[in-house]
Amino acid sequence: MTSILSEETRLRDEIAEVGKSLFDRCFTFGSTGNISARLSNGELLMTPTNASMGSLDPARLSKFTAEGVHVGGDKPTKEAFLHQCMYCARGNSGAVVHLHSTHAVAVSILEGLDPDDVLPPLTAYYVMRVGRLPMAPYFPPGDAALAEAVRERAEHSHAVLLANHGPVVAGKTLKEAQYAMEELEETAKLFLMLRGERLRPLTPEQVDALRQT
Ligand SMILES: O=C(O)[C@@H](O)C(=O)COP(=O)(O)O
Ligand SMILES: [Zn+2]
Repeated sequence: MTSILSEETRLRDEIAEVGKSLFDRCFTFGSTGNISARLSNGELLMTPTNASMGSLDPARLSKFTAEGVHVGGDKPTKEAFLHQCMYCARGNSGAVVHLHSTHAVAVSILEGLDPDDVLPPLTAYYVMRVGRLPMAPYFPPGDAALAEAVRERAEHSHAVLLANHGPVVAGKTLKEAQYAMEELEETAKLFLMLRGERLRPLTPEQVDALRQT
C-alpha cells in the first residue's frame, strides 16, 4: 500500500514536470495535448480536459481504476478513451503522451505520404526511438472512432500520427514516451526542412541492424 502511494505521488509529480517541460519548450500550446501514466496496479492517471500542460496540478489529475472507471480528480481529457486504447494495444506501456507539436501537425496535413509510415528513416536515433509512424485517418478529437483507429495501428507501432491533428506516443515509462515524442517532432521538422532536396535516408539494411540492437 505504502509503495503504491509513493509510486502514485511520484508519477503525479512526474506528469506535471514533463508537461511543464514540453510546454515551456513549445512542444504544445494553450490547453492542447494530454498525458497519462499507468501505476503498477493498473490504475491510470490522466491530465484533465482543458488543462494547460504548463501548469498542471499533480493533486487534480484525473484517476481511473484498472477497469477504466473515473474515480478521482478533475474531469478527464476528452481523449481518455484514446489513452486507454493505447494501453490496450501496447500491454507493456507505462505512459502515453499526445501533443500538438507544430512540425508533426504540419506533416499530418500533407497529402501523398505513405499512411503506413509517414516519415523516412532519416537518422539512427529516430529509428531507435520512434521506428515506424503510421497515420490514423481524421476523426474529431475525443471521437471513439479516433481511439479505435489508433488502437489498430498501435498494435504494430508505439507512435501514431492523427491526421490533421498531431502525434500520440506510448512508452514503457513517461520519460521514454517523452523522448520518443521529442525525437518524432524534431524528425518531422527535419523532414519539412529537407522537402525538395535529394535525400539519402538510411537503407533497409541499416534500419534492420538498428532494430536488432
Ligand atoms: O485536440 C484536442 O482537442 C485534444 O486531443 C487535445 O489535445 C486536448 O483535449 P483535452 O485533453 O480534453 O483538453
Ligand atoms: Zn489533440
